[in-house]
Amino acid sequence: MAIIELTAVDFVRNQHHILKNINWTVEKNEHWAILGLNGSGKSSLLKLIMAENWKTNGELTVLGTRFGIDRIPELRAKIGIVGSFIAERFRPDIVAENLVLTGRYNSSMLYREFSEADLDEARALMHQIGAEHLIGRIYGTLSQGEKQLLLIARSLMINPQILILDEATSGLDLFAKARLLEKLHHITQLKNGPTLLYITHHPDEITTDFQKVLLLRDGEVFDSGTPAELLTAPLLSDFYQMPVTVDNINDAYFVLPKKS
Ligand SMILES: Nc1ncnc2c1ncn2[C@@H]1O[C@H](COP(=O)(O)OP(=O)(O)OP(=O)(O)O)[C@@H](O)[C@H]1O
Repeated sequence: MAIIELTAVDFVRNQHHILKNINWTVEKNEHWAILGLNGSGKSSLLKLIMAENWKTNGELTVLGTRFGIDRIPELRAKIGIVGSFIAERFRPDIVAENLVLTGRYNSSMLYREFSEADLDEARALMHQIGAEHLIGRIYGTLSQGEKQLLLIARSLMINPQILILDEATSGLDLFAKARLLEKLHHITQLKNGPTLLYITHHPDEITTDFQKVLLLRDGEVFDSGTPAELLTAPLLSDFYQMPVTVDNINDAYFVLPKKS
């Protein structure tokens, strides 16, 4: 069974046809990177998968849950998410490990009773991903990179089957970004680890951990395939409708606008 399957999916909001006739299948053991210019529909697509947006037409099945037929709350509990639209939901005075623990309840605050043992679990997860130095810190005082690390720990609190990262490296310095990609690499090595969906504007972040790339343009799938197939100068120049150069250095793709 595919992890995610979209067939002829449309998403319309406020007379705006945001996603058009999306056909996309994510198989087990595939990690996907999603590329597209601003406004191409990347976040809207991921919000459909997370059941934050509701499709207008078409068929959508995620982890065996059929939208419009099966119950959605159980599905939400299987999807982890790291991205700015989640980062903005927390109170600045929440303590780091408490924030990580919210991942278990899929909420931005701890509404329920929790014990020191629960917090210890959150702390253990922080250790696991190299965020132990943030234990006891107040969220609002953290740097962008530290916040991202915390959100990754939070997203793993539920052992997600899908982990969505929406521009997860935005605001990270060169080395913090490398560390984050390294952490993702570890996640891809986990037995029964999550399927990664990784939105980025930076092709150099499409590491060898990603087997597939989805190119979205103006709300439509422009193409999908392996990085080697898609990340070429002719194809990407066509995709961006601007000439670009592509260099592969140490297995990373660097795409630059071509100088006239
Ligand atoms: N609720 C809404 N009502 C109307 N238009 C919307 C709504 N949500 C998104 N849009 C529009 O849909 C388009 C796609 O937005 P989306 O956030 O999915 O793009 P994106 O590819 O993630 O962009 P970015 O790279 O800038 O984050 C944009 O033009 C946006 O303005």
